[in-house]
Amino acid sequence: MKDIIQQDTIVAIASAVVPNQGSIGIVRLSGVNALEIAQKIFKPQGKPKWQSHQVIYGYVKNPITEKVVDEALLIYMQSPRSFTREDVIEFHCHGGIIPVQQVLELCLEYGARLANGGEFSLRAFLNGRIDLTQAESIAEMVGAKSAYASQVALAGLQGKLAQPIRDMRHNLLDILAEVEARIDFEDDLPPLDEEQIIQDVEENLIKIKHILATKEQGELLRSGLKVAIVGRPNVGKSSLLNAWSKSDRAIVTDLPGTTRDVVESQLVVNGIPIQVLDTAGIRETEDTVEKIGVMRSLKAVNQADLVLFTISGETGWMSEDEEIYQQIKHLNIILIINKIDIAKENLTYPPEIKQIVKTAATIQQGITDLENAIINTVETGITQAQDLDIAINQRQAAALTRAKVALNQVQETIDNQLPLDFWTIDLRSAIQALGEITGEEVTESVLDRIFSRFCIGK
Ligand SMILES: Nc1nc2c(c(=O)[nH]1)N(C=O)[C@@H](CNc1ccc(C(=O)N[C@@H](CCC(=O)O)C(=O)O)cc1)CN2
Ligand SMILES: Nc1nc2c(ncn2[C@@H]2O[C@H](COP(=O)(O)OP(=O)(O)OP(=O)(O)O)[C@@H](O)[C@H]2O)c(=O)[nH]1
Ligand SMILES: [K+]
Ligand SMILES: [Mg+2]
Repeated sequence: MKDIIQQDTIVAIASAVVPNQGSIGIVRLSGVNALEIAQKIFKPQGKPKWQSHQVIYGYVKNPITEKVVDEALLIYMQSPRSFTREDVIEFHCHGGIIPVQQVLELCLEYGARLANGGEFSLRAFLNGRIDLTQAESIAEMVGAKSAYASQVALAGLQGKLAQPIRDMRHNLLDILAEVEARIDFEDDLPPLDEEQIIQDVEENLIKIKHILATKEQGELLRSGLKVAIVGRPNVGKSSLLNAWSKSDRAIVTDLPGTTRDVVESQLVVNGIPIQVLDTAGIRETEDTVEKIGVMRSLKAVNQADLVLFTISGETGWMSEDEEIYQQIKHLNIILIINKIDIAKENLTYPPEIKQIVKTAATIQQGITDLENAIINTVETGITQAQDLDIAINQRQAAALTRAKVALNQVQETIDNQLPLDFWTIDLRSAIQALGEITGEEVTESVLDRIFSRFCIGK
């Protein structure tokens, strides 16, 4: 697969496409005709030599109508010194939507094809510049919702996951070669060093388990947590959202039933992206709009990873709180006792609730306690993996698990003194599984699945 030379020259807008934002927009061409296309539609000022890695100033111009589309800077990166290892041209245009779209259209008119999502990265992979884990890290970096997630993606891009996987795979390939040699030419060779093999397999298993332990952290960093604030009207749910997000995102009044729709805010706590949902106070109501709001609250609750069940310290636990609690107690809950500044004495609540945080939202009190409580509920998976700066994704975890199972099988095969042919079968499946992670062994359909999730232009 790696030998196939890509025939098409692809083009895409590489920068974000948002009106009124971004002062520079980039259109990127990659492929054998990139330079030829660029020379047709770009008129440099003066007579530059179109040297690789030099910036050329000029105008993008329709060669037939002579209509100037944009004033731009052009960079030519000659193969193989480019991201894709193909000839690459970048047009650095004025930002906004229109200039980049017009440059893109000109490129299409003069022989380029619109790139599929992830196709630049796919080419970088096929041309051996990056491996699959690095390609996945690029997509992750683009989608990172926190500085920590971005840092982990950067580690992946630098090969911090690929390297140990490759090392293990090569070690297993060496062992496989030793075993196969004994099958083919048993008489001419010294006996197999079984002790060494047993030790190597054990060490690889330990490494694999260590890397597998980063999966939970990976999921947290990538998708983050969805947290819903729920409770009866007027306990201070919206005030809590505002205090926590340091904004006045949600409307707060002293009227019960103020919040009608789900109000969302994005936060980052300890590097974990958190989507906070403030919901309508739950109660029986005849008001049509409020009724729909209550239905939405219940839906949000059921989709949340964590529920902040909020009650008022002023009134203490009421029968209305009890009713809501009965509906949500099977979920992952932190009890928020708000209005602690005007709380009555002797607050009671169901003793089975273990996580309690006291807040006074209107005076920003208790927010740090709230964040600590949230981190506590998700910490288990993280602590184990903290010495690693990588975090594997689901695909990588599935392949690693297959490698682990295969190596366990190798151990059993050795223990039971089964013939060498059996050793090779399990060794091969471990090698195959590790090769799928880096892409040394991968099918086209797996590649399709990985790269199709990328955005256009990557
Ligand atoms: N303008 C621009 N900025 C960008 C990118 C880009 O493609 N264009 N990148 C795109 O992701 C990232 C930088 N990553 C890059 C990685 C490798 C190469 C590259 O040309 N590598 C060649 C050799 C480089 C040299 O010798 O100078 C190689 O590894 O063969 C370029 C960009 C982020 N910023
Ligand atoms: N003293 C005190 N008052 C608070 C506190 N939190 C909220 N309040 C007040 O309680 C009232 C209701 O606050 P909201 O934040 O609108 O309550 P809510 O739970 O979102 O109400 P609904 O959207 O109607 O369900 C407002 O008058 C707030 O100023 C607090 O910690 N202490
Ligand atoms: K209210
Ligand atoms: Mg509210």
